[in-house]
Amino acid sequence: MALAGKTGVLLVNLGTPDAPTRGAVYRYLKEFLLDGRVIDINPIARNILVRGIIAPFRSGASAKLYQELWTDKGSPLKVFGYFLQEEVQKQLGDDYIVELGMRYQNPSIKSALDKLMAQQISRLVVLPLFPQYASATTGSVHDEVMRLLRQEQIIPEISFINSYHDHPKMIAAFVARAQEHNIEDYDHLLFSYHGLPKRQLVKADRCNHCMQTENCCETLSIKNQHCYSAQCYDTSRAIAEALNLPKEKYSNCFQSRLGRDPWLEPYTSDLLKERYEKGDRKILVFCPAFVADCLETTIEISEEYAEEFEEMGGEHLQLVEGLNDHPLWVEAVVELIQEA
Ligand SMILES: C=CC1=C(C)c2cc3[nH]c(cc4nc(cc5[nH]c(cc1n2)c(C)c5CCC(=O)O)C(CCC(=O)O)=C4C)c(C)c3C=C
Ligand SMILES: [Fe+2]
Ligand SMILES: [Fe+2]
Repeated sequence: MALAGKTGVLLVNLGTPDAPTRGAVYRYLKEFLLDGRVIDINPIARNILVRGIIAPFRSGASAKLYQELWTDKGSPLKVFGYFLQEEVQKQLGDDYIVELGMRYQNPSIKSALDKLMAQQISRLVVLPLFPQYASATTGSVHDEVMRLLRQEQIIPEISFINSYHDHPKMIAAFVARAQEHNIEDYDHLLFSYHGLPKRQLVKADRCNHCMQTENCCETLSIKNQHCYSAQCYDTSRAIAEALNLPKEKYSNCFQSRLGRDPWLEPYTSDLLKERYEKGDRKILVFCPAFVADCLETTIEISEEYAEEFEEMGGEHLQLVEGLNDHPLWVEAVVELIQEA
């Protein structure tokens, strides 16, 4: 008789500080930015930069922003992570055990894996909560899971979900969020993705394809199938098609640059200026690299860029709510796990 054990599901998001305090933000930034897949320079320089400059100098200002972001239940990234875990568990039923881990800080991937391994799972499905693949995010999650499992005697069958930038149910969830707004009221729509250093795109490219010509990372093909930028453009294309948006009604851009190296362009702030100069006064912004609202959407887009746009003379910049607790998003995650 074939024995069928349970399937463990590990949902992993980036992570957030344990508290909106300077000390907790310092610990978060230090762990996050010391990851060699995030700041991919030589380890000595990375240590000096992170421990000596970025973490100490950024943590005070960042803690203030986290205080604004914090809810009664904690950091939204974690609150929506637990919500997702609970809902997906309900829908998958008893054959599955669903846990949440954060790549940095808590609940740690180790604590989640320990719980799954203690229940003698037969299979493990790892789902990083990043629709588009990047070495700094998805790659780092897989790296950490493999590092931890290497220490186990029994390694279960593993499925690593790598990207799902065009998953139909997820696209439907983004579309449903957009439809909470009257799109006709807006002059232009922006798809603002988290940026990446251009260097990381080139480094991940095995086909000598990325950053070769001006627009090569805007179209997805079999050659650049893992290119973060091409996957972002493809997510926008899928959402725009579903919303029947003409090409001139929307643009793609990248936010949250860190440091002086060139990051993916156009930068969100530059594009906002450009759109203002073209006469747009009402702008709707999607952030489809984030499945849950967080510092980068609620504060950076909805407050900082909205203020910048209004100071230029713009009328209104509206953020489209993240997938957060949308039922179609829960369905998308359930489907992704079942497909794995
Ligand atoms: C969505 C995918 C993300 C990619 C790709 C990514 C790359 C990346 N990020 C940094 C530096 C920072 N990111 C910060 C916050 C942050 N980043 C993501 C997601 C991606 N990052 C999320 C979801 C968040 C918000 C977390 C939250 O608690 O709400 C921050 C901290 C913010 C601050 O202190 O101001 C930094 C720093 C790099 C260097 C990078 C790629 C190389
Ligand atoms: Fe980030
Ligand atoms: Fe590319």
